[in-house]
Amino acid sequence: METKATTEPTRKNRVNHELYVKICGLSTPETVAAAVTAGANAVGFVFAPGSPRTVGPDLAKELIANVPGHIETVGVFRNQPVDTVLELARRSGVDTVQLHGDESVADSERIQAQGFGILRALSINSYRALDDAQRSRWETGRILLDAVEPGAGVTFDAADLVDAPPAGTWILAGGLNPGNVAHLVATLNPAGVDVSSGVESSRGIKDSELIRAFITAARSATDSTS
Ligand SMILES: O=C(O)c1ccccc1NCC(=O)[C@H](O)[C@H](O)COP(=O)(O)O
Repeated sequence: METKATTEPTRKNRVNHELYVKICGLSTPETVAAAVTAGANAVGFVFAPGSPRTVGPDLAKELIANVPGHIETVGVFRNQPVDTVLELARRSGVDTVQLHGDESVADSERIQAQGFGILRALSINSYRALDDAQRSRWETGRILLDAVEPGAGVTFDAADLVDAPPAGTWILAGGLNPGNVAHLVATLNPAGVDVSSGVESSRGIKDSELIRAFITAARSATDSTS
């Protein structure tokens, strides 16, 4: 499948459900406001260390204070101890923890038991390597299918997902941008989309215009009235 296509979906292949749109890696009040006013369903804050998007819990808490309650706030983690995840999640006040590393089902259950939602991010390669039991365990919750390197703005070949999509609620990520998201939503029919690099003017710097353009383009692939 050509994942970089820019073709607009026709009415016939529009998706007949409301698409969940998450804007990830936010770090300024202006870009959080842009995501909220443009109609994002979720906003994400990177707590994984070593990224140009990494924020501390105090900044995230300030940003979250201006996010309406109906919008999901998500903290992004990768291979951090569960105690650290819980501390950062509590201090920032996020609703949901997005796990990008080798965290186990038990880790995930421990976080959930403390009242946080879970978004299990899996690289497409990890997802394909799961055995049936592992796959059905993760598919009981929401999964986010991503490229091999998260937050790098790289697409992946998703051709096999057209005929064999994940069984549960799944969110597409990895190299999405305002030019390709409508086509990919219309082709793959995910429950949602997640973007970071594709709404940045340079690495780690979010752009409000691109955020608005992305949300408009993503929604153009959906038609909840048909
Ligand atoms: O954004 C990062 O730098 C990052 C670092 C460590 C773990 C996850 C990270 N980002 C996750 C995301 O931003 C998105 O969920 C997803 O990977 C899509 O990113 P992109 O391909 O840049 O749109």
